[in-house]
Parts: sequence; structure tokens; C-alpha cells
Amino acid sequence: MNESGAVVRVRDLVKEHGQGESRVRAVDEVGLEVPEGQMLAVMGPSGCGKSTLLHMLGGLERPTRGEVWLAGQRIDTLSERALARMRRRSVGFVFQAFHLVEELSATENVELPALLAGRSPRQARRCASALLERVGLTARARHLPSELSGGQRQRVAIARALANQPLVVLADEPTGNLDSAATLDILRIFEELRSAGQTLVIVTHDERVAANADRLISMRDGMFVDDTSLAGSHPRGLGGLIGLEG
Ligand SMILES: Nc1ncnc2c1ncn2[C@@H]1O[C@H](COP(=O)(O)OP(=O)(O)OP(=O)(O)O)[C@@H](O)[C@H]1O
Repeated sequence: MNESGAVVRVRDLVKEHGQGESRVRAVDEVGLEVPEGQMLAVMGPSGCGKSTLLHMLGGLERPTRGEVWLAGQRIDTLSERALARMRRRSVGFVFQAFHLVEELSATENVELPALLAGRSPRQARRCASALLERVGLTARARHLPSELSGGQRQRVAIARALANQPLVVLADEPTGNLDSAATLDILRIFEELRSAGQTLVIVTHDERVAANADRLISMRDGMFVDDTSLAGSHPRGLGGLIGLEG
């Protein structure tokens, strides 16, 4: 956290891809503060710069110009090594295509980031088992990703993103590959995380995902064209959202 109370803070952020004639400004002079515990949804037409923004927030891409701060630490100027360490410890990523390790079971996929962060095998196993229970997948813990449905895979990916108790979860189209029922499961998990005070930034094309957020930013041509608070439009801390076993 910094003095403004923001977990994520960016200033005058610009990202240009390519060179010369083919140069594209994907993010154009953007400023943003995400307070602790906020669930922020980012929407906008394809190619408007949503993923590029998310990647910069999590240190997966460096800005062309501007600053990115995570919990009071400036991250865009870190060395590659320090940046990788920061990502491992402080950011949980969830992608549309899941990106699970196909050779590892659900449990092993969730254990991996905990082990990489230096936890003992026993601690990592305990953490994975608690997280898989949290996303309703205890009964599938030994299954390989290929033996799971899309919704179940994404639930494993969310458990993995939470393994190191990240400062922020960054999700890029988390329901983009899922049917309605699986989308609802993911929404319930995000709601549960929000109630627990987890800071989340979710890039989505899905109105239902956006409607569940505290705040909605609309992007166009690399810029923010709208920033609306949705807090109060739905109750916080909805009970009975567990029971996702399946
Ligand atoms: N590595 C890259 N090299 C060149 N151009 C890129 C690269 N990544 C993104 N772009 C361009 O930057 C712009 C923003 O892309 P970005 O993927 O951030 O958009 P998006 O809003 O996430 O789109 P979508 O909703 O389709 O995922 C696009 O014009 C895209 O073609």
C-alpha cells in the first residue's frame, strides 16, 4: 500500500508496440488507482488495449512511458529478476486459456507457485488443498487438466493464482472460454474473493462479470472513456456462495 491507499497505481502510462509505420499506441496516457479490496472490471472493444494494460499492471510488459506502482513499490523500473520475483509473490494471473501445466494434477498445479516462492512441500500441499476446497474442487484434486471441464480448469487456475496470497488478482477474459453455468461458478468465486477483501482487476467482454464489479472502466483506443462506481448496486458479502463442488 502507498499513502493513497491504492494497491495498484499507474501514472501517465503509455505503451507502444512495433516500429515506424506499424507503430501502434495500445495504451495512451492512462492514470489509475485501484484501492485495496476493489473489484475493478475493464471493458472495451477488441484491440482497445485492455490486455496490454493488464500486463503492465502485473509486470508482464513494461510501459513505453509512465509509472506502475504496486503496494507502494515502483515496478516498471525493476530488473528482470526482481520483476519476476515480484510477480511470483505479489500478483495472481488468470488467463482465458487457463495455462495450466498439462502433465501436473490440479493439486500440483496449485502447489507450483507456492514451491517456487520457497514454501516447503508440506506447506505447499496444505495450501493447495485448502484452495481447491475453496473453489469447490476437492473431489478433482488428483485429476489432470485434460480430465477437467473448462470451468473446472479455470477454477484450478484461480486457486493457483491465489497460492501466494497475492496483493492483486489480474484476470484476462476469465470466462471467455466458458459456458453460462461455468461462468456463474467463476462469478461466485470472484464474489467470494471480493467479500474476503481480495483486490481484483478483471478484463472482460461479459456484462455479467462487469455487473458484479465495484467499478467499471470502459476503454477505447487505449484511453479510458468512462469510469463508473457500481458500489452499492449489489450487496457485498453475499452469503451462500460456496457449494461449488463438482
Ligand atoms: N506484441 C504486440 N505487437 C504489436 N502490436 C500489439 C502487440 N500486442 C498488442 N498489440 C496491439 O495493441 C493494441 C491493443 O491490443 P490488446 O491486446 O491490448 O487489446 P485488447 O483490448 O485486449 O483486445 P482483445 O479484447 O481482442 O483481447 C491492438 O491494436 C493490438 O493489435
